[in-house]
Amino acid sequence: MIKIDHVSKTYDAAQALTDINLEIAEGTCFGLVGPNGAGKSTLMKILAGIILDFDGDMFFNGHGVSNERMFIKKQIGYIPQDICLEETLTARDNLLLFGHLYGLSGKKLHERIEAVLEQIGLTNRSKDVVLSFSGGMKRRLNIGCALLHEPAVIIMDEPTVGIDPQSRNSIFTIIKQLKAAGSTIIYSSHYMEEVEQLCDSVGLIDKGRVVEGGQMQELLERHGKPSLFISGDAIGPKSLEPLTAMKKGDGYLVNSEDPMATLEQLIASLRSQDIKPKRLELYYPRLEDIFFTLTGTQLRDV
Ligand SMILES: Nc1ncnc2c1ncn2[C@@H]1O[C@H](COP(=O)(O)OP(=O)(O)OP(=O)(O)O)[C@@H](O)[C@H]1O
Repeated sequence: MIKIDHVSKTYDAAQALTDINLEIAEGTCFGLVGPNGAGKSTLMKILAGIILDFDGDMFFNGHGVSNERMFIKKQIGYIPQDICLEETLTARDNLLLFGHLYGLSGKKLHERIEAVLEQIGLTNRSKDVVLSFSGGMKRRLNIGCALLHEPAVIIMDEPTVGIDPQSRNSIFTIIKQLKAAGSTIIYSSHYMEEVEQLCDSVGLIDKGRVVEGGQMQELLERHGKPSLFISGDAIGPKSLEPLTAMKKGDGYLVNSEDPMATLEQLIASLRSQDIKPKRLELYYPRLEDIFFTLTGTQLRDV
């Protein structure tokens, strides 16, 4: 179990984190979600033992980061947001370099390099220099470098930013395999669908504070009151009056305390206007909607 205990962090004048308290169960995937500048990277760097000056503490199975940093570091694989590779070297030589940094050598290191190359799908490109790699391949190699020492906890800071869908899927596969093998994964992202798909529990973070958190399913159910979604050519605030609605994608979400009653009212109103909607359905809020409701902040394009 990882326990983040009253953690705060200030950079010069800027308060990046304020009194963060979270618990992450062993062998689960935890999603840290928030817009740019929310404090995700700062929290991950503290977890990874990179930022040392912070208030509060973090515990890995009872061992505190403040007092037992080196012991904990050995159990962590940290994958930074910015790709950290030596581009003029081959994939294999990058893995060699990182393996040495993690204190591996000899037969063990070579076995781990082969296993990791297989895991990240780069065995057949292992002798090519990183300069020739696509963004997705670099991301995969960046992940591989942090897996060589078989860490129990893997911290991934936005590992799917700026890559193609195929590479994104292959990173999802790597994460699922790591989880199946018993690793604890801490994963930050501002792509809500990814987090919903991959993570067992989640912490929503905004302006350095946790605004909501818990088991994914439980959280979705807790905020799960449905509303009505409607779309179509003639659908707009005017045709929906006296109901009020909020734009969502190519349609509108209609505010309602009682969606079934509103549905009847809406159908009658649309009939009288001779309007046929393209889509009309109950809409259950997703993580992204919950975040917006709690903070007023959109996670995309911020
Ligand atoms: N080295 C630093 N010096 C000063 N301020 C910093 C530093 N690193 C981060 N900050 C500030 O701390 C706050 C949190 O930043 P952080 O990078 O942790 O957020 P984030 O959620 O990871 O954002 P992003 O998704 O853009 O990486 C921001 O206001 C940021 O400007």
